[in-house]
Amino acid sequence: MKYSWNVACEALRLKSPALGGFKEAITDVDYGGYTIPQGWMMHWNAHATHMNPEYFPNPEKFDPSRFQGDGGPSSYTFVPFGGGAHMCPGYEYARLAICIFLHNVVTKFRWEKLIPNEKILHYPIPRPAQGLPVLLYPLAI
Ligand code: HEM
Repeated sequence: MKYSWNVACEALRLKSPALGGFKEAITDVDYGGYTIPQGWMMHWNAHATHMNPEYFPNPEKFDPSRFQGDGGPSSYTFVPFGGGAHMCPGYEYARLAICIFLHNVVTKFRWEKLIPNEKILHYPIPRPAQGLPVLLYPLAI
């Protein structure tokens, strides 16, 4: 299950369902040589963080091993569920649902994409252009 979750994390890194969000500065914030005044709205962007080669070398590459071992990515560099006080409270539930789904699809079926090179559209949330039709063949138990 651990490796399955690493695979899911790498998918969430490359195609985060949530693009980021808005946060209001509750006090003046100094960041990167700029001062963001109190009351300003800021947008944090998960994709930009996930594609930063400083945190994820060769960021375009699908590589679940990034999440292996004790360390994994540094704090606040892997943020598909946000971070801090308002981090997604559905995180553990989502993790469970994703792992159970993956486990069943992989262990109980052989499957085939009907549209091999289906495009991913961004509206702005990424999703398969034609809904990712697949053929499932139950495996003999
Ligand atoms: C793959 C699945 C999911 C992803 C990628 C996701 C992502 C996010 C993100 C990025 C945020 C904003 C965090 C921030 O502002 O720092 C958020 C907030 C939130 N999510 Fe999720 N989420 C997922 C599933 C769920 C589920 C299953 C639930 C509920 C059962 C849920 C409930 C919420 C709620 C209530 C908030 C607002 C938290 C707050 O503002 O304090 N999410 N989620």
